[in-house]
This record gives sequence, C-alpha cells and structure tokens, in this order.
Amino acid sequence: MATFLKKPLKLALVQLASGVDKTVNLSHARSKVLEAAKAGAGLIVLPECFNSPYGTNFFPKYAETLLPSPPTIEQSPSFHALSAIAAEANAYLIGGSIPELEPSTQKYYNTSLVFSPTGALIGTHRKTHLFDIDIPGKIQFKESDVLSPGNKLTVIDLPEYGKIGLAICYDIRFPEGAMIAARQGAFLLVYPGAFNTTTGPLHWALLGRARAVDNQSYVALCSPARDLDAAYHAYGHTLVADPSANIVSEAEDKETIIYADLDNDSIANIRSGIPISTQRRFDLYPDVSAGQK
Ligand SMILES: NC(=O)CC(=O)C(=O)O
Repeated sequence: MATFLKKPLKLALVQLASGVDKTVNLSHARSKVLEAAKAGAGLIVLPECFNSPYGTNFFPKYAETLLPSPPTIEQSPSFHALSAIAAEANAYLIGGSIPELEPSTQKYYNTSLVFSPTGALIGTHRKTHLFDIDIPGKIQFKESDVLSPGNKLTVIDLPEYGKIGLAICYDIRFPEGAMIAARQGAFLLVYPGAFNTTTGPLHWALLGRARAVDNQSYVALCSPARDLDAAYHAYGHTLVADPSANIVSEAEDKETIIYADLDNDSIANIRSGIPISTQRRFDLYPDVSAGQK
C-alpha cells in the first residue's frame, strides 16, 4: 500500500475569535493552540489574518517585517509568538496568516508562517491570488488595492508525517496549485481562509470538497469566528474534508476548535479504488505539475 501519511495524525483547526488588539489576539491564539495540543493534536492551524481584523485598511497598520529571516521581536512579534507557541505545544503550527511588509520593496503581502514542534520556521506562503471581487449589493473587496501577490506555490515537508500543500483562502479557487501539491505527494491541503457570508454559503464547502475529490487528499479550511461587529463578516464553518470528499468535521460560526484523525489508509484506499492519479491523459492536456518544485 502506498504511503502518503507516515503515521496517523490528529489535526486541529482553531476557529479563532480575533479583535483589534494584536497582543490580545496573540495571547488568545496561544491558549487555543495549547488547548488543541493538550487534546493530542500534532498539527494545529490558525485562520487567515488571525492577529488582526480582515480588511485592506487594516493591513498596513498590522503589517510586520519578516525579512531578513529571522526578524527581531520588534520587527515581528507574531513570528516570535508563533515560534514559542509551537515549541510550547510541541506540535506543528500553521500560523494562519498575517499582513507582511517587505522593507526592501515596501510591498505588503498576506503571509502564512509554519513552525515545527521545536519552534523552527519550516515554511512560508504569500497569498498568490488576491481577493478582488465585486458582487453588486453584496460584497466588494479589493486586496490588490494594498497587497501584492506571492509568486510561489508552497509544499512543506513535516518529517514525521509527510508533505502538505499550503495556500490561503482565495487561492483555493484555482485548482492547479492543489493538484501540483498532491502530485508532489501531499497528504493534506491546508487553506487558512476568511470567506464571507455571501461567498461562504455558496462556495466554501463546495471548494473544500472539490479540492479533496480532485486530488484524493485531505483538505482543511480554517476560518476566523464570525464577528458581526467587525467590518468583514467571516463565514466560519471551518472544516476538514477526507480524501473521498466527505466532510468529517465542521464548525458553525462561533469560536471553537475542530479535530480530525487523518490516516494513510483513507488516502490509499480511495486512490486504489478510483485511480485517477494514474489515469490522467497528459497526452491530451499538459501536466500542470511538470517542472514544479
Ligand atoms: N477572502 C478571500 O480571500 C476569498 C473569499 O472570500 C472568496 O473567495 O469568496
């Protein structure tokens, strides 16, 4: 039987309620991550923009400098908090995302930081597809007013478990990155995200299940809790889809932690029963994963 996930993994997704105070957000994230670790989670995920409100007017105010790495604590309190939390929890930690300012170019990014159980930085992802939408009478949002897009896809190796693909929110609407990660062996595709009360009911679970069925991998979507006093109303509904595209765990809109037990058999069985990964007709269409590393 093929191995994608080297040993069973308890995954925890923290649907965090964040506010305007970054220091409070960081210490609240710490307590929820430690709670998840106590429950046995080996990989813990925070939501998109977990240390700030979500909105283009907030990004410059909350942005931190991550390069050159490692930043000082003054340059990035969130980097240092996440590193310390991962080590204290003794778990892999995907730090949702934070607004980043790259000093040499003065460009802003929406960036995710991933830490090992020793607190070492093992990966970063800058949101590659910016959330620019206009649904008249419902929602207008233009991340590109402030943010620049990242220019790389991200696959990270968790040595004890295997590979994961990492992308942020709107990135999930573009299936190519997920397929590349899966074809490189990822057992899990993780999306810290903040859909809203218009696009969430329409597409959030559908996209999570779609990326799972396309790639026969686990998919994790981690949202902030909904705050009706905030300018942006996050959908919530943090969820995990299994490699057969069943939703195995899903939150409502309030703060909570959801868990899922991931195992290799669930991946290997569906891939052997419906072997789409070996049935592709690259003679009819290009192999989108060719040349990616
Ligand atoms: N917030 C996002 O990046 C994406 C989103 O809400 C959507 O695609 O819908």
